[in-house]
Amino acid sequence: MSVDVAIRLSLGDAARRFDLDVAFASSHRRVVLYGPSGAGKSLTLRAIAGLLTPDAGHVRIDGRTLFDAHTRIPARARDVGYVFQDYALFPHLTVAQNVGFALARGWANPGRRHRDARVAHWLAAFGLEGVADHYPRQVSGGQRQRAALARALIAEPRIVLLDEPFAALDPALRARMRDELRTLQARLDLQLVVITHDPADVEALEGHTIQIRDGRVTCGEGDRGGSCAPSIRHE
Ligand SMILES: Nc1ncnc2c1ncn2[C@@H]1O[C@H](COP(=O)(O)OP(=O)(O)OP(=O)(O)O)[C@@H](O)[C@H]1O
Repeated sequence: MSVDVAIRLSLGDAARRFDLDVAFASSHRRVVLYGPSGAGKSLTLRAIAGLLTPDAGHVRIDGRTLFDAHTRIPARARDVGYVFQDYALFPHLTVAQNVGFALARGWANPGRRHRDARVAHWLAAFGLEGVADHYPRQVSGGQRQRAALARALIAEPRIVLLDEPFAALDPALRARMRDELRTLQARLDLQLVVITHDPADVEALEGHTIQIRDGRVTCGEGDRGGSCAPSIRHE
């Protein structure tokens, strides 16, 4: 498992411009993009997922080029899972329907009664059977997060991108969900790229930390000053 990213992107106009220029590569199972608000972490994640097209550079996962000067693999064909910061569950679909959404054919909502075996598997894996028929507003923050993770994992991606996965949770739940994520990863052959601005996440995740500031990779672990060369590390 490896992720290899080098992207450049300019956004905005002359009055308000943001330049992103990040490069890093890692085969660590947990890559942590760490930096303050507005650093460019979400833009980087969205470019990896194919939700945003960089001006130049490349995105490679496990050696497969998803983006470069000649390649534009659309988001749906990237084999990449994405968990949004606010989980982005569909409010009008139940937990089970949200989890099964990626399996639904066409634009029709997955039927309320129909339950694929894979949906049942992931509901059980995340302890969500009891709230399968509840709507997102009727379940707890931790359950919403698990539902969002299950929705990302059901398509069996090689890599899952998580944007501030713990930010919406209260401190006690945050600690538990960090443990859950690590336990889950121990069971699955999966690479995670996690965004956070919280040093406690960095410590708990014990991943390969890439620090991003003002649209640049500033340094990796053990290098707190100056700018760094693209950070490359293997587990
Ligand atoms: N479409 C856009 N046009 C202009 N600037 C943008 C656009 N989208 C994002 N930006 C700017 O790019 C910068 C980086 O945004 P990004 O969302 O990647 O930050 P972040 O590091 O993920 O921070 P946060 O944790 O607050 O989400 C911000 O200053 C943001 O205002």
